[in-house]
Amino acid sequence: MPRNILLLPGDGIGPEIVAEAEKVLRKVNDDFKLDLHFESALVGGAALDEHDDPLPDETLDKGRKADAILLGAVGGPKWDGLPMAKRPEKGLLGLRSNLELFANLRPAILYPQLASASSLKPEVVSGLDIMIVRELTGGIYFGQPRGIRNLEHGERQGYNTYAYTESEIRRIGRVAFETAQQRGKKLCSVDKANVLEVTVMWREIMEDLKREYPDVELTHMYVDNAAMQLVRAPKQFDVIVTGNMFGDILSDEAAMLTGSIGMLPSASLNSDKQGMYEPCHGSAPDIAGQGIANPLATILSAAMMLRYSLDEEEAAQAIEAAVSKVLDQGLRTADIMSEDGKKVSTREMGEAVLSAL
Ligand SMILES: NC(=O)c1ccc[n+]([C@@H]2O[C@H](COP(=O)([O-])OP(=O)(O)OC[C@H]3O[C@@H](n4cnc5c(N)ncnc54)[C@H](O)[C@@H]3O)[C@@H](O)[C@H]2O)c1
Ligand SMILES: CC(C)[C@H](C(=O)O)[C@@H](O)C(=O)O
Ligand SMILES: [Mg+2]
Repeated sequence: MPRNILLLPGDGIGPEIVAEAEKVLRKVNDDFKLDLHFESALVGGAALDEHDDPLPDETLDKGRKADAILLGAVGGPKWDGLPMAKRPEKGLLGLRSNLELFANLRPAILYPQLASASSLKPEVVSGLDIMIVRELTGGIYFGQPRGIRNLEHGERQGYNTYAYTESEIRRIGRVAFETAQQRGKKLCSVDKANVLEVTVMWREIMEDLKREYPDVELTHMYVDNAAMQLVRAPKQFDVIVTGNMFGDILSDEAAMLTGSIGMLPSASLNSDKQGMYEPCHGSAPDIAGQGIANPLATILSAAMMLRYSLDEEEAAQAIEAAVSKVLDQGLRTADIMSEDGKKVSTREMGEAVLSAL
C-alpha cells in the first residue's frame, strides 16, 4: 500500500539532520519494499522567508494528506524579533494543533555505549528506559485569553491561560495508561496540584481512569519534585504523563540523561495514528551549517514513524539496531564524544547508519 511521507527540514541544523534521516528512510524503503513516497515543504523560518507565513496553506494541506511527517526543527535568531503570530515556532504549533497531534511520545533510552557521555554517574543512568507522554495540543501553550495588555495605570501585563478540558485530559491519560500496559506497568502523573486547579482536575481524572487499567500502578508527583527525581534516581520511572509545558521541560532534562539532546526522538500522534516525527531538540543555531550536529535523534524519529504510523516494526527495529551498531563502532558526533570515540560529522554518522543497515 503506497504511503506518503512529508519531509519538513525547517531551519538551522534541520536540513542537515533531515537529509541523513531521509537517506536512511529511502534505504529501508528499498530493502523492505515499503512503498513510501516522499515530498517536502517549507515550515518555520524557511517558510517565512519565502511566503511570509511560518505555516503556508500548501504545507498544511500536504501535512493533512501525508500518512506521516518528518520534521527537523524550526526557529533561530533571525526571526526572534517577530511578533508571536509570525514566529517560526507558530508553524510547528500550527501543525500540531491543526492535525490534532495531542499525544507526544518522548522516549529517553540510554544506549549502554553512551553511559560515559551522560553528565550523571553511569550507575545512575545505566539501563535507563523512560517514556514521557506529553500532552501537546492544550494547556498553557494554547489556552485563551493570552497576550500583552496595557493596564489602566499604564503598566503592561503579559498573560497566558493554563486550561485543560476533561476530555483533553482523558484522551492523553488513556494513551499513557495503554503505553504503561505495554511496558513496565508503572505510570507517574506529573502535576502541580498543590497550586494549580487545572492540575487538581488532571489528578482526579487520572485516578478515575486508573479503574479501567487495574494492572497499571499509578502514582502522582509534583513537577518540581519530578525534575529533581529525574536527576537523582531516573530509573524509578517507567512512563511519565504530564501536560504540555511540564512535558517540554522534563523531556529536555531526560534527554541529557541519555548523553545528549541529540539522541532523543519523538512521535506526535492523533487519534488516527497519523503522526509527526521530530527530534526533541531545536534548530541549534550555534552549530548550524557546520556539519557537526548529531542526526541520530532524527534517524531514531524515522524509526518511530515506521513503528507508530506505518506499522512497519521490522524496519523500525532495523534502524534502531543500525544506530546501536554505529555506537558500538565508537563513532561519535561532537555532542556525544568521549575519550575513546572516533569523532564524525553529521554526514559521516548518517553514512555509517546506512552501511550498518
Ligand atoms: N521542535 C523544534 O523545532 C524546536 C525545539 C526546541 C527549540 N526550537 C527552537 O530552536 C531554536 C534554538 O533553541 P535552543 O537553543 O533553546 O535549543 P536547541 O535544542 O536548538 O539547542 C540547545 C543546545 O543543544 C545543542 N544541540 C541541539 N541539538 C543538537 C544536535 N542534534 N546535535 C548536537 N547538539 C545539539 C545546541 O547546539 C545547543 O547548544 C529556538 O528558535 C527554539 O525556539 C525548536
Ligand atoms: C519550539 C517549541 C515550540 C517546542 C515546544 O515548546 O513544544 C520545542 O521546545 C519542543 O520541545 O518541541
Ligand atoms: Mg522543547
